Amino acid sequence: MSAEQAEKWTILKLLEWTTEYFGKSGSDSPRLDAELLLAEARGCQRIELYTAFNEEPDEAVRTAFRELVRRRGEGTPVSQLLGRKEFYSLSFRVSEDTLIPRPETEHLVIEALDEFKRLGQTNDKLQIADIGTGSGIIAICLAKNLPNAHVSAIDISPAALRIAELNAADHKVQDRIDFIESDLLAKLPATQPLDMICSNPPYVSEAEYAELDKSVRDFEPRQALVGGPDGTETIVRLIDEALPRLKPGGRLIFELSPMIADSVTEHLAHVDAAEDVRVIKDLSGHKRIISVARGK
Ligand SMILES: C[S@@+](CC[C@H](N)C(=O)[O-])C[C@H]1O[C@@H](n2cnc3c(N)ncnc32)[C@H](O)[C@@H]1O
Repeated sequence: MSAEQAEKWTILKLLEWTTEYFGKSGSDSPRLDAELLLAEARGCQRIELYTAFNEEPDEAVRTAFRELVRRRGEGTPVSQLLGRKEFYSLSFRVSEDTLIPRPETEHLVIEALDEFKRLGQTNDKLQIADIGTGSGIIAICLAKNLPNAHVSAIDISPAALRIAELNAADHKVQDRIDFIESDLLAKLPATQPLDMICSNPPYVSEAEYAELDKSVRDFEPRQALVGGPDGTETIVRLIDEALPRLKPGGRLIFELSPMIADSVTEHLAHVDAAEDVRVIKDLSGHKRIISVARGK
């Protein structure tokens, strides 16, 4: 290779250098991160980088990329740098005010949709609530997949609700979702009983939070993660508030940490209104979702 070629910061060279740098700074997916950020700086799809390996990006692209690489090197999650995250095959806006959607939460959406399939087609309007909606992923996926559903999307964070509203508009379901700022169900109007309540509540204990990776602790809202001293407090409150708001036979479906799944199941055994508790495992075989019916 000539000295002139060695000097050239082609796309391939930028990717190789950045991959090595991210690898050393602790990223789990250094090459993917490098490609996503370079595509963002270049304003193209990731796949388009592959046909442009020998191209030298102009100074504006290199400057934008350098800034993204610097922030990623400091630990900022790629999704926050891109302002977007894929969930259930849809693209959602995220910000520092929202949890970054996790793949495990897709199990919750699947379980909720399966439950309606088991109940059979109905033309009746379905009333659903999503408690702790964050970026709105659960509410929006349910509204998109259930055309006769109306969803109340609740969060205690007004900043998260603003992102959820933008996401609902992006996915054209804003007419069937109400956004409500509330501590759990406190401000949800008690007009009619609900068919289903879904929630991915905060469920990390104080001790676990202290041990979380810096990339989570420093960049995602504490309020979205910590569910009280032992992680179960918000869930216990959710169970108390949610079951009475359901139609008889209606279901509360929520995500939780496998670490507290047994204690929450044990708690449910003593809740009079709770019936037919189902525990759903994630792809790693961990207890991840609980579905519980309101007794008839
Ligand atoms: C684990 S995040 C889930 C966000 C989103 N549903 C998801 O699955 O990506 C929990 C959400 O609950 C909200 N939250 C925390 N405590 C709450 C409370 N007491 N009442 C309502 N929302 C709450 C947080 O602001 C956060 O958006």
